[in-house]
Amino acid sequence: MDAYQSVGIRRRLRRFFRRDGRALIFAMDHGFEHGPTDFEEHWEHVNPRIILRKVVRAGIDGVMMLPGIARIAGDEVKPNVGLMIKLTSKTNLRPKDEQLLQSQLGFVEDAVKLGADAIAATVYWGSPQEDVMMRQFAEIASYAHDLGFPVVQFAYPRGPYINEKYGRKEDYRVVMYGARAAAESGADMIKTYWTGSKETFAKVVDAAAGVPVLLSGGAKTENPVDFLKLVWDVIEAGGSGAVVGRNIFQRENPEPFIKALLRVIHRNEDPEEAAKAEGLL
Ligand SMILES: O=C(COP(=O)(O)O)[C@@H](O)[C@H](O)[C@H](O)COP(=O)(O)O
Repeated sequence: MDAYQSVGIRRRLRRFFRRDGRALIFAMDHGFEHGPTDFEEHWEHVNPRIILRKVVRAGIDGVMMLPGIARIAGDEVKPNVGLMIKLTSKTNLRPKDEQLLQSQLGFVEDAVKLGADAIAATVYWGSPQEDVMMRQFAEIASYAHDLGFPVVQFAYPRGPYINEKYGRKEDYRVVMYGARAAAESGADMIKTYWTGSKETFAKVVDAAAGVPVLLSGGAKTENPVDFLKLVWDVIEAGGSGAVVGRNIFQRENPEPFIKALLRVIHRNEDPEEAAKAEGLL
């Protein structure tokens, strides 16, 4: 028989992943991590209730946020949508050198009280502060797993040695290293960078050894089809979906865009066809 916790972890993961094992998750930690200027393109979306209402109505599978936003607007997240609470962050106001650390701003108990289905934390693999984030992750994961909660790692290679040796943090060799480190440190879901091609992203998926790997969205593409094509490539590479922020809330009308993304992720629809079906072309 399974331990109670294993049952809880599996059950909660199903709040994000459909039967196809894929998910589209809305990311909304930008007000803290990038600053409210991220919302200036469509300022009404700075109001978490307004944007959450839209993404939930469009059929999103899950949402990710910091504890305070869950407190302010978590009731917009209907019971059929997975709620992921992230317990680490940093502001962009810190001195540059100290931006290679994510600090803990909440505890597993807070996420549980807020009704989370999964708990997330970032590790900047390769940072001079990697040790601090590894410990943070280990403590969060150990406690969350004990209580039957899945743990998501934002596995982001980042640091001076990476730049020196590989030139860019999106080099597939470091992204797959981060994904592997996330899997080996006990993550149940991994969010990471796009490596630039299907072939290299497939290696990241392989390196994660069965732990689902989701794309971390990135900056908004002017042409929505370009982002749909990127997500198509992630799925073709064996990725399990995407965690998307700016490409959703920086669009004037996020709902048809989310619906098109869902078509690509869950119905394997060609990106242009999906865009046409939702009136984006
Ligand atoms: O991980 C984050 C920040 O990463 P960053 O330091 O900007 O590379 C989050 O703020 C977002 O959740 C993540 O970037 C996903 O949102 P988008 O990139 O799709 O906006």
